[in-house]
Amino acid sequence: MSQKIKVGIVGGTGYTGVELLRLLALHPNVQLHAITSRKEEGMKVAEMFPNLRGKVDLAFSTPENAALTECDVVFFATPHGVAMAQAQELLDAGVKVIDLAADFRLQDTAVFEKWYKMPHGCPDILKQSTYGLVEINREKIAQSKVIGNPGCYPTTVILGLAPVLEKRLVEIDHIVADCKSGVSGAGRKAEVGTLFSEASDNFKAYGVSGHRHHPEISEQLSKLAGAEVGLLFVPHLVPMIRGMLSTIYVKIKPDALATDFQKLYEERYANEQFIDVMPAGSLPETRSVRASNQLRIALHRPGNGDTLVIVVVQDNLVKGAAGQAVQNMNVLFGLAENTGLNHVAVLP
Ligand SMILES: NC(=O)C1=CN([C@@H]2O[C@H](COP(=O)(O)OP(=O)(O)OC[C@H]3O[C@@H](n4cnc5c(N)ncnc54)[C@H](OP(=O)(O)O)[C@@H]3O)[C@@H](O)[C@H]2O)C=CC1
Ligand SMILES: CC(=O)N[C@@H](CCC(=O)OP(=O)(O)O)C(=O)O
Repeated sequence: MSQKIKVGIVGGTGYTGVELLRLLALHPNVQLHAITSRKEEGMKVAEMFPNLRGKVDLAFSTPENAALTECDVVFFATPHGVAMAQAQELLDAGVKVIDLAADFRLQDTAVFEKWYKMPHGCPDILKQSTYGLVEINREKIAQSKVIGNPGCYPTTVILGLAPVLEKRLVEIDHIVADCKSGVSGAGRKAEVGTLFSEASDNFKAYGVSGHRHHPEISEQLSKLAGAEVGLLFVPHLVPMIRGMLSTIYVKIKPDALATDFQKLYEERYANEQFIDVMPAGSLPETRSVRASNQLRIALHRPGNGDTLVIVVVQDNLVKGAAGQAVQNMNVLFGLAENTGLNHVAVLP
């Protein structure tokens, strides 16, 4: 592609917005055209985020003044409900939309309205949108104009289970997903729960009786399994900034006990450059993916019994949000999927 893709970002001051800027500033096929913040209008991006000094020369505009309709694609790194209010105008102007929030993730508007406590503003656009998990929906994404970028927890659980669900090798009535996220998952807005003195040196479960990612994960797992799954999903907040680790427990069907699961996962993901199936028995660590678009999976079968334990790690802000969104953009515009996404994780 010789001409650069003109990119707009709505919500450039949040954690996923600044992560999009970090990735897109060095993307060889991208020209950053517009970036919004209502509170920081007029402020130079690089004054606010010194890591972008010398790399991004834009200033924040309000969404109304940001020339978003001149873009080829607009990313929404905003709270739920913002993209759905602006999508039609952008589509009318021929602009593609990638929403990092949940406006275009759940196919059933009644389920959306129950969990997000707002009416869905554009059910017709939702019908034409695609759930942006490239490793599952690559061909459909390439033909789409609106992408619902997956939630962070759902990315780990769906990719962790896809190979066994597609092949119908496990019982689906009681899948357990025990998931842990760093504090950046809660966003940059000021909240008591994410204060240093509240979140550091502490570890807690939350959303045990219901979390809005539950219906998203269930919907996608049920599609893969071809039947309704029973899912127990418990998220936890761990005292680190970035990173997510999900441990998933499934019971192997009696007639599938002889399956070589390691081989199955290696074959399913052989051509997926962002998914690393680690050697059997490995213990993935969040730092092995920090600041990269990589997701690592390791399989365990304690006592060689009938439980398959799947451990998945990702950086919640990269493969769990901004990196996945750039991967979707690359597919939408026919670019090599790893363009601008070849970062190696940061150790220690
Ligand atoms: N953090 C994470 O790990 C993940 C986050 N997500 C999702 O991505 C989205 C962004 O998350 P995150 O970056 O953490 O959020 P933040 O709360 O950190 O940032 C929100 C951004 O949106 C802007 N904004 C807020 N309200 C509006 C509005 N009504 N119209 C236009 N802009 C608005 C804010 O700027 P201003 O108010 O100045 O306009 C700010 O730049 C959320 O929907 C989140 O659920 C998805 C996966 C992972
Ligand atoms: C640690 C933490 O608080 N994580 C967030 C989830 C991450 C996220 O932003 O997901 P959505 O895009 O679906 O909102 C939470 O549990 O609400």
